[in-house]
This record gives sequence, C-alpha cells and structure tokens, in this order.
Amino acid sequence: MSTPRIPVTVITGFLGAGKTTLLSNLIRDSKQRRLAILVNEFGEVSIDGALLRNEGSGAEIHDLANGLVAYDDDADFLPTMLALWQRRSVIDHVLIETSGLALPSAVMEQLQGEVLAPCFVLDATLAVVDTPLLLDGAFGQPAGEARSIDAPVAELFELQLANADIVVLNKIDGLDDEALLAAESRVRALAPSIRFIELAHEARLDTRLTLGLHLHEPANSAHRHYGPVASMPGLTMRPLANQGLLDGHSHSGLGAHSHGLATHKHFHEQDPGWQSFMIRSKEQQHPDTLRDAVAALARSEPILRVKGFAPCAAGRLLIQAVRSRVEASIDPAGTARQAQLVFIGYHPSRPRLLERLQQLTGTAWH
Ligand SMILES: Nc1nc2c(ncn2[C@@H]2O[C@H](COP(=O)(O)OP(=O)(O)OP(=O)(O)O)[C@@H](O)[C@H]2O)c(=O)[nH]1
Repeated sequence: MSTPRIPVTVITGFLGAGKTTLLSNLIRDSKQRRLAILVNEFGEVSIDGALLRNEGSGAEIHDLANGLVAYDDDADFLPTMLALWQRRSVIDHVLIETSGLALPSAVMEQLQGEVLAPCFVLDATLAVVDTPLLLDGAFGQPAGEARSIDAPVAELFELQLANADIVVLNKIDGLDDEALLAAESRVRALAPSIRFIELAHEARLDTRLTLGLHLHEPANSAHRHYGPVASMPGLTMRPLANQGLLDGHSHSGLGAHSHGLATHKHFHEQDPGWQSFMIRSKEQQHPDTLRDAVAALARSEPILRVKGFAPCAAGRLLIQAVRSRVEASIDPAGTARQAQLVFIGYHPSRPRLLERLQQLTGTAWH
C-alpha cells in the first residue's frame, strides 16, 4: 500500500479577519492531532508566529517570510513542505495560513503540482471573514463615498473567497440572526461556488467542521462532518432562524472537485500599492495613549492593519488593530525590549505616520 498523503488545510482571509486567532483555537482544540503550521505574514517580523508559539502547544510552527506564500518568487515554500514530508511519521495534518494580502490559489496550485501532489492532498480551503466589516460594506459595497483604497480591498477579498471551499463567518459575537443571514447572502452573491458557510463564535470552530473534510478527494462523496450550528461551541450560540439556509455545513450540492491549474488565477505580482513597514520606539508606552494614537492613525491614513508589541509599565503590551478598531492587551509576564509596530496599508506614507505617532504618543519613534 502506498504511503498516505498528508492532508493540508489552507486558511485564507483578508487582513485582520481572525486567521491567527482561529488557528490558535484550533491548535488548542486539536491536541489529538499532530499539526504542522505554516504562517505566512506580510511584514518584516512575524507577530503571528510569536502569538501562536505563545500557545505553548505541541504544534510546530514555521514562519514563511515571503508575504505571498507559494507565489513565483517564494523560495521557501517547497523546501519547507518537502521537509515536512520527510518527517511524515510525526505529522497528521498541515495548516497553512496565508497572509491577508495573498491569494490561496498559489498554494493550491503548488499542492497539485508534480513535486507536492504525491505527498500532500488539499483537504479544504477556508476563507475567514470579518463579518461586521462585510456587513458595513468594507469589502465592496461602501456605504459612503468610495476611497482609493476600496477597490483594491474589494478585489482581493473577492478573489480570496472565489478560491475557498468554506467561508467562516467570524467576529459574530454581537450579531443577530438577521445580520447572519444578510452576511450569508452577501457571501453567496460574491462567491456562488462556496460549498459551506460556517459560523465561528470568538474565532472558534468545531474541529470536525474544519479538519479532515476530504473535499478534494474525488472518491469521497460522504460528508463526515455533520454537526448543526446549534451544537457548535460558543456561549452565545443559538440556532439560526432559518436553519435550512445556514445549517453549519450548508453547501451547493457540488461533488468533490479539484481546483485545476488554470481555473483559478492569482496575482503573481503583488499590487505595489500594498505596503508594510515597521515603526520602532525604545521608550515605554502608555497603553491607552498608544491605543488611541493607533486608532486616530487608522482613521486618517490609508492603514488597514497594525500589530505589534510595546513595553509598558505593567508588562508587554500587545496592539492589534483592524482598521480603527484597536485592541490593547497587557501580558504582565511578558517583556519587550522595544516597541515594534507593523503597519499595513495601501500607499501609506511612513514619514507622515512616524511624525503623527510621535505627536500623538509624545514619545520618539523611528
Ligand atoms: N470580537 C472578536 N474579535 C476577534 C475575533 N477573532 C479575532 N478577533 C480579533 O481580530 C484581530 C485580528 O485577529 P487575527 O487573528 O490576528 O487576524 P488575522 O486574520 O490573522 O490577521 P493578519 O494575519 O494580519 O491578516 C485581533 O484583535 C483579534 O483579537 C472574534 O471572533 N471576535
């Protein structure tokens, strides 16, 4: 009998959708599976890899520095995957988190290429969605005046969805049934070939609905992941008004399909307007001041994502911003030698951000 191929789940989703949070919960909830995780980030320093390692689980984490995993100029992807294959006796499943600006199709194509196809099989591609932002029209139906940043955001978002098997509606704490059904309609309109829509309360998914789905194995027509929405984890979990529409694994009725090499296009070159850079400070930061400063910058500059660490009097401050929604949390046991914030945006001006950050925090940044 030939050696079984290792299943691979690809997790995609726009900047800040909750991919890393979802992954860290998956790691915690899948202790019985030996997971290898490839984290692909757009930015100089891996913040996500550090956060996942903090979980202290047995999962092995590999950082892939090229923000566009498996694209033509990514020299790390194939060697990393082949090294995992060499160690296949200790790996049950591989999870790949693409950066928020990459399309998953590049990874999907490489998995089907002659080098990797004998070793790995695509299990499923999940697209994680920031549901409140989707409902606000942030990905293509701007409520107000369209800005220059809206079109590239909408384009990437749609292409990520178009390549996915499963859309995970995330950040739904606080949304009612009506909002969830509106989000489902929006997703189905944007990506009619989506096969499952799942709900993640606080970025938590039932592992049965996430891993081992065999969606790309032609012989397998049985769905092994039943479990109605009402039985999925989450304190605020309630069944939806219309269970027929959104039952945790609703699908279009398609059989297993493979993503042919030419069927899904991806950008081989990144739109150069998307840029990321790091801004650092040696000074201790005040949590509230830094949080408000980042929120003010996100409102006035074309910045969509900020993340990083800073030293503060009470320990290590973690900053996570998606647009102007900023979370500042303190790890009393953590240390940070200096403040390091990664900014990601569309045609952002580093000098202007630097100047404004200095003004707003009253500390020196470089
Ligand atoms: N309220 C709420 N916040 C969430 C949820 N999931 C993630 N977040 C927050 O959203 C922010 C971004 O989460 P990440 O998991 O880092 O998002 P990501 O998709 O990995 O981000 P990038 O890799 O930068 O594209 C963090 O502040 C999370 O705490 C959720 O279900 N509910």
